[in-house]
Amino acid sequence: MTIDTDRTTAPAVPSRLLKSPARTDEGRGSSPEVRKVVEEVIADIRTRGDEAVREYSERFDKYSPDTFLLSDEKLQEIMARVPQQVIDDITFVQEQVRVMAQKQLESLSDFEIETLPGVLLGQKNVPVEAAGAYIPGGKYPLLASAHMTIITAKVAGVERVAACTPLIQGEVPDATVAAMHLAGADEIYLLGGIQAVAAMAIGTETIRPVNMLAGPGNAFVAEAKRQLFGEVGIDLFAGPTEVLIVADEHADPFIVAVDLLSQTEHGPDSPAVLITTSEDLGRQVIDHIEAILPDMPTRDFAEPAWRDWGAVHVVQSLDDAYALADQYAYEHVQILTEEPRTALEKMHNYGALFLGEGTCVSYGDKVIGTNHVLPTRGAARYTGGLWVGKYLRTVTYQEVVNTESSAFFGELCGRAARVERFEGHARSGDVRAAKYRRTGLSWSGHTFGQ
Ligand SMILES: NC(=O)c1ccc[n+]([C@@H]2O[C@H](COP(=O)([O-])OP(=O)(O)OC[C@H]3O[C@@H](n4cnc5c(N)ncnc54)[C@H](O)[C@@H]3O)[C@@H](O)[C@H]2O)c1
Ligand SMILES: [Zn+2]
Repeated sequence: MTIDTDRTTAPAVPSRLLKSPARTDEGRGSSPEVRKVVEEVIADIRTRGDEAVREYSERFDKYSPDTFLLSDEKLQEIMARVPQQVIDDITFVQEQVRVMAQKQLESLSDFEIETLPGVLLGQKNVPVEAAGAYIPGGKYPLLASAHMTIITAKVAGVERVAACTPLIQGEVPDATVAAMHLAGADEIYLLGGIQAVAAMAIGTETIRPVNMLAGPGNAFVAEAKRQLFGEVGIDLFAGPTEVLIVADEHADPFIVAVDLLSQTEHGPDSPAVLITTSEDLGRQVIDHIEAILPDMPTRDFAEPAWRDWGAVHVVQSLDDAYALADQYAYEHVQILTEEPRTALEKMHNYGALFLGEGTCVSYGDKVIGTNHVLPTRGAARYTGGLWVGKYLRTVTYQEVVNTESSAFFGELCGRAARVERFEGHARSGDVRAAKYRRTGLSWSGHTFGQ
């Protein structure tokens, strides 16, 4: 991971690295190898439909049933297998996500204004009709992604939500399916990776296409969405998880270490970065990480992630820490300082902020109610995370009910269009000015306005 300053006007921030990442070859966006595989799979699914989907599911996930769609009967069997406590917890968390999404919906308003007499300009937010939700599942049953993608779509008013998740090591992920069902998915497919994303976007003989895709995933899933963008809408580039912690000397180094490692377990490509004003804290955090890693049950992912991509920077001031964090533009940014809310003013590039020791990225990931589908690989420079607005199309309309106002715009439009040499456009203005002012304009054998 390089600290890429070429896309920002911010000056380079001086820092000393107490721990450098072992690898520095990963730039922004997807790697060429991932891009190539995704291109080939999408092209094949485009021509061969279900047959290709089944072949890729067999190749990548060892699963090729007659149909990937879960029947009502299968769904009920799965629901019956999920322990009541899990169902209760899912229900509680989904309510938190729903409350947040509903508040977001309320923050958007349709409006109509009258700019001149009888000139009405309006805006409406219209939900997309069909959305595809991708719920990751290659390594872990990420059921929380079902809450984030499906509930948010339903609150936005999306009528049809098709949702895909892969098997995990050949097993049906019962709790994930329960979360998808309880969130209100209309169709649930046991299908993952590029083949799931492509099937939902392009459509096959058995899967109707959707209008937009949402949800996080590994590098293949994120790249598949990126390549299909244009043909369908996508929420954002939400690839492998990243965490960055800004800490001062007041932070508890053990908690900093635990929180950094919490995100490295997502996968070997999940970077964790600490930026601190305290060299002493930085050293203690590194020592704690070395002590925790050997017993970590998810060490196989966490250890390479930390060795390859982990970094610890020491900076002179918190202002420098915030500036450097802004250059990283990471998905999750945790602030463990004496006055964490300062970051709300100082920082601009992040997917979500986690302020103070009382909360952590894991709360956001799993339980608290903010959406966990967040921008990665620098996408935080241009977008926030998934929210109700991503499922809505903000459209406009206009009406002019006053003929004098229409005549006024007709003349203005005639002049404006002719400056651009658009004679046809100008005439649409001319005919209204002529008709409403009865000026008797004529061309091509027609006389207007008398
Ligand atoms: N940015 C966010 O908001 C966010 C949130 C949660 C999770 N995540 C990320 O989601 C990801 C989940 O990844 P995952 O792998 O566990 O599940 P996943 O469901 O995203 O991917 C699993 C699928 O990848 C496909 N696949 C695996 N190896 C392949 C290969 N070599 N070629 C082609 N296809 C291949 C398989 O079909 C498999 O079904 C993690 O990277 C995690 O960090 C991101
Ligand atoms: Zn996480």
